[in-house]
Formats: sequence, structure tokens, C-alpha cells
Amino acid sequence: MITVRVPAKVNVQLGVGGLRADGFHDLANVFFAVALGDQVTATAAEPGTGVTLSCAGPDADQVPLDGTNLAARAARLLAAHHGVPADVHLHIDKSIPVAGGMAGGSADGAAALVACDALWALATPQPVLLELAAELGSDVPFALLGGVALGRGRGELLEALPVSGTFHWVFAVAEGGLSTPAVFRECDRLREQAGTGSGIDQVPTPDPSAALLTALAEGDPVALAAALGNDLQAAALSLRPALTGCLEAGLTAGALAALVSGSGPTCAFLAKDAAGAEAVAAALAASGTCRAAHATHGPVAGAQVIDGG
Ligand SMILES: C[C@](O)(CO)[C@H](O)COP(=O)(O)OP(=O)(O)OC[C@H]1O[C@@H](n2ccc(N)nc2=O)[C@H](O)[C@@H]1O
Ligand SMILES: Nc1ncnc2c1ncn2[C@@H]1O[C@H](COP(=O)(O)OP(=O)(O)OP(=O)(O)O)[C@@H](O)[C@H]1O
Repeated sequence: MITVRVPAKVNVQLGVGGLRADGFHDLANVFFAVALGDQVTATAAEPGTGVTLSCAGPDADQVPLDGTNLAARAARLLAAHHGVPADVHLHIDKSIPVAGGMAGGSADGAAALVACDALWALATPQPVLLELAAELGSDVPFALLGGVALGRGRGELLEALPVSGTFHWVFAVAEGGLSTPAVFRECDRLREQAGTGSGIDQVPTPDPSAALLTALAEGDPVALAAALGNDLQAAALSLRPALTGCLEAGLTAGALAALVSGSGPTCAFLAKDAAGAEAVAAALAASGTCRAAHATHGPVAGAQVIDGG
């Protein structure tokens, strides 16, 4: 039995370029891994059983337990790559909000790759795991890497970034999720409506912000707060206007900055320190603008075996 811990992500910069012919957008995506995470346990199964799944946690009823689950797809992809049978039971201990913009499904996919690789003693080299991860989804490679990284292309071409110290975050979980493709479509629609166009020839491919990279490298939360940016935020707010109230509640409670996490609807708040994060989380929980609020920190490592007994 192998248990892997895997982090959720917040995008401290999500620069979205034009719509490509393949339906994806080129990004300048600065991923940041936070301690709020899932655990995936892989247990050996009888030959011919295939991949079976179970899930525990407050949102477990929203997690598909069929072959579409990213953890199951990851196990089958790894097995096919090595030509071994995909017989395994995967148990997901879920803390990451589902369809929340924190890459929860992607995290489970990355965790399943690492857990099955260890269970089946495959010793897959990291670059191969990263390639398999990219086949599963744009956010999956980062969940393997963790820390802070710049994702180019559709977010899968990663470069680790220097970072100092620990940053303190609060995540406000919304009622219900948002579909990632729907949020990208809304971003394109808003661009068309504004008359700028949404295609690859009309929207320049964004670059990472120099001020943001310096703030990360220097471990400066005030400077990071000033440099945070998410090009999907307007689209998420357009689809879910009530999120504005949540963002404002966190700022009123003393957060240094507030933004939508990735494609939303989870809202992320940067705090000055651990005590500041606890205070913002308590105020948000009492504000009635979200379902739950969690104080956490980062950066933390990517998917890692924590129990191999
Ligand atoms: C919003 C982010 O979470 C930011 O990290 C990611 O860009 C989304 O990553 P993801 O959920 O792993 O997305 P994927 O499973 O690869 O793609 C789902 C859908 O999102 C849209 N998509 C995704 C990534 C990207 N760079 N451009 C896109 O337009 C496409 O419609 C795609 O069909
Ligand atoms: N292991 C999984 N955990 C949660 N959802 C999963 C999983 N596997 C597949 N899904 C499906 O993926 C959908 C999106 O869930 P997920 O939690 O990954 O969203 P997200 O965090 O917004 O993704 P991202 O931030 O990568 O765009 C869910 O509604 C669910 O149907």
C-alpha cells in the first residue's frame, strides 16, 4: 500500500493569450503549491480487477468514481506506458474543493501516477512522468513538481522558479463549482464583446510579470499582493457575480490581496503572516459569502510518497 500527498495550486499570475486552433490558450501561468491537499492511497488488487476507486471527504459525493476520474485515468495511462496490467484500488482522501479552480482532479491524477509507479516498482524517470502528466491535463505536471513554477504553452511546459520563505493564504470555498472550459469560453466572449478579439493573432501571448517574480524570489508578501493577477477573474465573476462579495469580505478582514483562484470559484487571499491568515479565515467563515474558509501556506513540494508500508 502506498500513500501519496499532493498539493492544490493557486495561480499567482494567470496570463491568458489567444485561443489556439487546438482549443487551448497559451498561458503565462505562475503556479504556487499550497499545503491544502489531497492524499491518494494505492493498494494492490487481484489480477483482472482493473482500477477501482473510493473517495472520502466533505465533497466526496461530487467526485466521479468511474473511469473518467483523473486518478483512474492516470493509473491506466502509466500501466499502458509500461505494458503492465492496471490492477489497483485507489482511495482518494479529498480536501481540495471539487471544480474549484485549485486543480483538485489534476492533483489526484499526479498522485496516482506517483503512487502506482511506487506500488508497481516501475521507477519511471521524472521527465517521462511529466510527459504522461501533460497527456492527462494542463495542470497535472505542476502537481508533480510543486513549489512555484512558470507554466508556458497550455501550462504544461514548466520551469521551476526561485522563491524565499513561506507565504500565508486563505481559500474561500464557494457553493458549487465552475467548469474550466466554460470560464475560458467566457473569457473569449468578453474579449469579443470588448472588440479586442480572442484569437491567437489578436491577443499577444502574455509574459510573466517581473515584479511578481522578484516578490516571490524575495519572499515579500506585500510586493506579491501588488503583483497578483488573473486574466480569468473577469470571466469567473461574470459567470458568478456573487464572488465579488467574497473578495470584498476578505479585503475588509485585512487580507493584503484577493483574487479568484484559477478558473474559480474558490477565492484566494494573501495574508501578511499566519495569524493574519487565521483572522481572515475566521472573518470569511462568519461573513456568509462562502461555504468554508481555510488558512494554509506554501510553497510546498509536489506529489510525494508519505507512507509506503
Ligand atoms: C485554469 C487553469 O487551472 C490554470 O492553471 C488551467 O489552465 C486549466 O487546466 P486543466 O483543468 O488541467 O485543463 P485541461 O484539462 O488541460 O483543459 C480543459 C479545457 O480548458 C480549456 N483550456 C485549458 C488550458 C489552457 N491553457 N487553455 C484552455 O483553453 C480548454 O477548453 C480545455 O479543453
Ligand atoms: N479526482 C477527481 N477529483 C475531483 N474531480 C474530478 C476528479 N477526476 C475527475 N473529476 C472531474 O473533474 C471536474 C473538475 O474538477 P477539479 O476539482 O479538477 O476542478 P478544478 O480544480 O476547477 O480544475 P482546474 O483548476 O485544474 O481547472 C469535476 O467536476 C469532476 O467531474
